[in-house]
Amino acid sequence: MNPSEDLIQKCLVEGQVKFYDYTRFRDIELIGEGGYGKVYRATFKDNEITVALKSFKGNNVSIKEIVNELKLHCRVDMHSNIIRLHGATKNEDKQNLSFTHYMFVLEYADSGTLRSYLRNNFKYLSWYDKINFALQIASSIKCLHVEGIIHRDLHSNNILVHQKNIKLTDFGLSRRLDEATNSNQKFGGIIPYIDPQSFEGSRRGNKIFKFNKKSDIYSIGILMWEISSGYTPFKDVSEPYQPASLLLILKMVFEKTMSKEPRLNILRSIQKLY
Ligand SMILES: Nc1ncnc2c1ncn2[C@@H]1O[C@H](COP(=O)(O)OP(=O)(O)OP(=O)(O)O)[C@@H](O)[C@H]1O
Repeated sequence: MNPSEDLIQKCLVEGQVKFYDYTRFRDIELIGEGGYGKVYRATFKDNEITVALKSFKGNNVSIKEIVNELKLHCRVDMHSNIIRLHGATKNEDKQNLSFTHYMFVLEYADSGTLRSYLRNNFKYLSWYDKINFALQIASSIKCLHVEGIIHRDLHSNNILVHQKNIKLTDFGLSRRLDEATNSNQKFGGIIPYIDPQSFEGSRRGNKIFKFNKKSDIYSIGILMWEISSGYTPFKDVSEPYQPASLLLILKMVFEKTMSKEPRLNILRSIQKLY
């Protein structure tokens, strides 16, 4: 067993994550791919339950991140608006073997991401449905915060919908509060959802910004805007990741959330980056 496998095995034992033999799944079908790896839908042979199997690409994810995600997920696995972690499995298909062939066995969400759900169903949603989504997102984040965890990467592609209920997922970037890293680390989130103060912090050598509970609350605010309007934030800005578009987005966000002086300071700092 290599050291990486050893770490996961340790986590399986210590974290009491259940291990399922890969042969216990059938009808394994690719349904999505994210930055970290592939996601499959599969059926549990024993009880016909549909699950999602999430694998990891070797180059894009470190073993530390997998173990981090496993451990954090175990701690909040009791909340009905957080996708359930059933356990882990190991794909023995040596041809497909990358850095790790472990996979998470997760609850399957039948209606895709919140973003695609809003795109396809917005006109059928009542205000009751929208308020329900907002409450469920807030409740799932509260559960994380009570456990001392911040999500750090909250956006509508990291939230799934199942039977018209919210299912929070993707703890890859989450950290325990006392371990929350500063903003110099690579951003994995989507810019309009990110706490704007993190941009300021990244320019100040002596003042290190740490993602905190309020950063998640900021993202919830953007999500509520998205749920109530049916639009993704700043949808009219083309090429949102080009520097000029990014600045425009940030100006629009800051105008709504900050007073003039800090806003101009931050924008000046960001301008210097380009
Ligand atoms: N538990 C699940 N049930 C149903 N579909 C899922 C589940 N988890 C993920 N998916 C689907 O697989 C896709 C990829 O998910 P994944 O979490 O790997 O990546 P992502 O969130 O899109 O990107 P990243 O991991 O880079 O943030 C999702 O967009 C979603 O459509």
